[in-house]
Amino acid sequence: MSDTTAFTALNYIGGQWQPALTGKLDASLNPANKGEVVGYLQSSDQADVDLAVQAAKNARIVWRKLAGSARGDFLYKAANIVEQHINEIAETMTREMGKTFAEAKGETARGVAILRYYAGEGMRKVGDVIPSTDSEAMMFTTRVPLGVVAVVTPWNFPVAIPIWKMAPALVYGNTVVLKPASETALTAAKVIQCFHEAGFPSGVVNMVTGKGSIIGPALTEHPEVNGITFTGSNTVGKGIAVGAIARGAKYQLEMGGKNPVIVAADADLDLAVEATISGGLRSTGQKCTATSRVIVQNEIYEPFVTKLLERVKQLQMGDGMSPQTWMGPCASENQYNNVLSYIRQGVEEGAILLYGGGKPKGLDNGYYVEPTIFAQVTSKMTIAQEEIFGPVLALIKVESLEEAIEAANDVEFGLSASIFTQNIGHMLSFISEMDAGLVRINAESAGVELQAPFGGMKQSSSHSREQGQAAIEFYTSIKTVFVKA
Ligand SMILES: NC(=O)C1=CN([C@@H]2O[C@H](COP(=O)(O)OP(=O)(O)OC[C@H]3O[C@@H](n4cnc5c(N)ncnc54)[C@H](O)[C@@H]3O)[C@@H](O)[C@H]2O)C=CC1
Ligand SMILES: O=C(O)CCC(=O)C(=O)O
Repeated sequence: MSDTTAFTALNYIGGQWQPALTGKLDASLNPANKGEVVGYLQSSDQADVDLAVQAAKNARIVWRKLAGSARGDFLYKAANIVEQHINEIAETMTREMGKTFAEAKGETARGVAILRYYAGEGMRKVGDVIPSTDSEAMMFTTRVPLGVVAVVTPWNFPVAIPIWKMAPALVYGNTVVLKPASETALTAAKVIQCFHEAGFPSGVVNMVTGKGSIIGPALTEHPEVNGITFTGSNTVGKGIAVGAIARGAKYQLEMGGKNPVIVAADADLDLAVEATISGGLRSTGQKCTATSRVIVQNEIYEPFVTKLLERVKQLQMGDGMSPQTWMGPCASENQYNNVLSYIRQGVEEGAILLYGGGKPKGLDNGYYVEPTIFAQVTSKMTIAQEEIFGPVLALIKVESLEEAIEAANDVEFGLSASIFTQNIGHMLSFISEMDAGLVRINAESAGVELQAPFGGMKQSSSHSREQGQAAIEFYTSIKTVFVKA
């Protein structure tokens, strides 16, 4: 790896970088600078996917026979190499999907930490001894890998998500085929190059790029793929689940969120404002854990909104590569059009546009949307129900904490939620009554720690958990062993 000037990423199959059999390429574009091609990716089809799955299948026996610690050593090596290339990977990410360079660098560092965490997992226990009713026998559990795992990832965390799926898959003995989002395929290729340099045996790690509608199903419905891990939209996720059930493959889905922050009457308002801004608008609101509904108790509604408006006016928008920029553009033209269409719908349905809602002046060259705040939002409105995935906050005024929790739960999603309060009783009610996989007290709704389980309730996930030691549940099967001499 050398620099981030336009380059062509190849597919990575069986330890070799190779062009797609189709001979076709797609362009990866810079959302901060319309028309700038960051580079090209392979526009693959079924035949390329077949090659990658076959390579992963061929590699799986040798890989699973290695000691967990030996597999972990490859992850340690990959971690060190990613760390050496942190600036280059982060810059590619910023140029492909727009998040600020500081955030991109933070995310890449998180990828390094995840690799190291799972490298250590190779040395940890994988089973239990269970007393048998036969006094002469020994009974215990062990775990075995699934085999070939398809890793289908989105563009919003182009380093952290592929790594938090691939690292546990690999350390527990699976081989992988990564299909990254096309928007960020070049960033993914930079990460895979680090795995290549770490010397993984050929076929253990593979990557194929191309249109989700073509190679997505080719991969997830492939008969030789034993497990599928996916992060992205609910529509695609549910389609994957249907296909996986039909052929008996294991699957894991992380999908949308419509995450609330409750600002209780006794909240520290400065803290709550900072967390709303950071949780809702960092990464241009393009996180599944982003705050999108701000549920505020009547008593402090006016002072909270005044402080929020003061703070939002200070946010500097621009190209994520500029050190002054706090918020970059939407990741793509599609995403930009989606966000603007939700803003129009908010206005049409009667919400009051308090701030933003349009394109910022002087930034016509990228897919920028102003940070946007709606007031007088009710739970029935589309902007209070659907995942916008943009810099849009919906303010909902409530009379009591009970009403706040009821409003917070009044959506089909249940990924993350936070509350700002000093009252221990309120905290405990929130912890027990909030239907979300991640509940955070006096902290923003986004922010996932790699060593803890992560996943959602309701429509936000397949009810499975990723990250931390919870990952072992998806990437392995339990085998119960009964031994009698
Ligand atoms: N939960 C999350 O973190 C994310 C949520 N989203 C939500 O989804 C919306 C649309 O974003 P997209 O990038 O279009 O998400 P998407 O769900 O279409 O894409 C996610 C991944 O799935 C792949 N894919 C697409 N169609 C597929 C298929 N039929 N079979 C298998 N894989 C397929 C894509 O190529 C990409 O790698 C966003 O506005 C946001 O609301 C998007 C990205 C991440
Ligand atoms: O908040 C985070 O750090 C993780 C968010 C995430 O998993 C996502 O947006 O897909």
